[in-house]
Parts: sequence; structure tokens; C-alpha cells
Amino acid sequence: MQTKPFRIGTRGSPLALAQAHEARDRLMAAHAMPEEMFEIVVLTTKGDRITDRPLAEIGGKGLFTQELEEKLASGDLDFAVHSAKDMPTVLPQGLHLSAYLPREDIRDAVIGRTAPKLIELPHGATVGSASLRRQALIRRIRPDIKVTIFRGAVETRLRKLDEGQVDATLLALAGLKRLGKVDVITDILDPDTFPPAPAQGAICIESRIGDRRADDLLAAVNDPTTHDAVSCERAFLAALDGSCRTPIGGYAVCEGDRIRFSGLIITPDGRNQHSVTIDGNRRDAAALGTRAGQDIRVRAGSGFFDDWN
Ligand SMILES: NCc1[nH]cc(CCC(=O)O)c1CC(=O)O
Repeated sequence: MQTKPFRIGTRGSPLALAQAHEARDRLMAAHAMPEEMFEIVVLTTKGDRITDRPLAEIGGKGLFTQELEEKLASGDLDFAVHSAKDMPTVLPQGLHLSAYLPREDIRDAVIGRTAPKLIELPHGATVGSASLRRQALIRRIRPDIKVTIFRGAVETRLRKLDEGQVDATLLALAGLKRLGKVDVITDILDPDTFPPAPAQGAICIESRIGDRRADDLLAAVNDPTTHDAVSCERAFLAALDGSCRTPIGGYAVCEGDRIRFSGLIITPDGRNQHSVTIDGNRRDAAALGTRAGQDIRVRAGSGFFDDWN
């Protein structure tokens, strides 16, 4: 019987802590283990420290994960808990995403101050968001809207909105639910017209490849439906661009042994886009995502990516 507690690494934001606690609670329940068997270890990442510049500018993917992954690789941590949406498509050698907790709602939520819905905002209104995808999708509906960079923890963004810095902001419904803040939401966006980021709403657990003790423990909390859907979405992202500089949206839905995926790429001004829908057997989830990404890549041509990079 193992007696040394498992060390679970997480960032320190309220959302990250809520996710780490959810992971620990599910592990305790699945294995009838006491709380003392899990130690939550809080680390600060580069993405947490730099809050005044767009993520794509600081260096894109990996900003929220590098410190955790170093400690995971060195054996200082047994697992790291992340928003799957923040994970690079390529992980450091020796690490893998070994479990996905049951997914929360995948949709984006609007928190409107001067109007509840995007289409009702005043002409020339300002929306705060640092996400290229949200920026592009907003401009597709409302080219007159100004999107300004809006970063920081969910609480910080809500405070800036309250102070009147912007007319509205967009946040993942999943994060607001996990923080118990759904009361601020004024509208929820349809994923078919406003596709979420790949892996949005999913919590993943990263561990060392070949760590049998970790694998045995994590298998009991893995949700196969979330695993397959997110694997498909991440493969789509990987086939297109891992750099975080291209607005990409898409989501997969599993039904029985089938999976259906819809995705798009769109220019930041919202004027040009290519979309794809594909379905197949759940067994081939990742291959379907890859094929969808390659299909879009061929149709868009390299010029589509060069135009603004
Ligand atoms: N990029 C930051 C980030 N990473 C995960 C979430 C929300 C939770 C999730 O999507 O699972 C957020 C904030 C947001 O987009 O509102």
C-alpha cells in the first residue's frame, strides 16, 4: 500500500485551483481514498506573471504549462491539472495527457454591460477579449465592434467590465460555472455560429509516460466521451497551427460509437473563413480531426495563413 501522498500540480488562479480540487475530489471518490493522499502544489507560470500583453505576442502556447511540466518531468509532481484548452498540441517528451474529466459546457458566454447580446451592443461598442478566435468571430457578426485586449484572471476581467472599460466581454461558460459566477452571464453563444476553442470546457490531467502508479489511479477518473471529443479537436488544431496565432474554432460531439466534428479557421477581421464538418467512428477520433484540419489547409491554401502572420 502506497503511503506517500500524490502531488498534484496546478496554477494558482481561482479557476485553476477549482479544477485541481475537482480532480482531487474525483480521485478520492473513485478510489475511496482520504484527502491526505493528495497534496495540491501551487505554481506560478509565465502566463500568470505577464498579464498586460496578448498571449500570442508573448510566445503563444506553453505559457501556462512549462513550469508545471518541468516539475512533472523531474518527479517533483505526480500529475498536473490543466484546462485542456491551454495545452500545446505537442507536449514535452515523456509526458502525456492521461485523463480527461467529464466536460463542462463548451460554449462561450457574453457578459454585457450596455446590452445583453452582441447584436444589441451600441454601434462602435468595445468588447474586451485577448482571444484571436473570439475577436474574429465577433467581427464576423459585428464589424463595427472594437475588440481590445483583455487579459488576467476571470475576476480581473469582470472588474474591468464593471469599471466601464468595455461594453462587454466574452468568457468560457465552463470557467464561470466552475467559479460559481453564472449570474453575470447575459447571453450564451450557439457553437454552430460561434464555435468554441478546441478542448474548451475540458479539464485534463498530465502525467509521465510509463508511470504505472499514476496510470492506474487516473484510469478511474477518465471520461471516454470527453477524451475522444477533445482528441479529435486537438488533432484538428495540430493539423492547422499549434502557434496560437490563427483564429481556430471547432468542437466534436460523440453519440454512441459515432463522432461528428465541425471546425473553422477565420481571418482576424472576420471576413474570410473556411469551415469543415466530418463524421465517423469514435475509434478514429484523432484521425478524423487531422483529416478535417488537412482538408481546410488544402482549401485555404498557404496564402490564407500568410496574410496576417
Ligand atoms: N485561456 C484562458 C482559459 N483557459 C480555460 C478557460 C476557461 C475554462 C475552459 O475553457 O475549460 C479560460 C478562460 C476563458 O476562456 O474564459
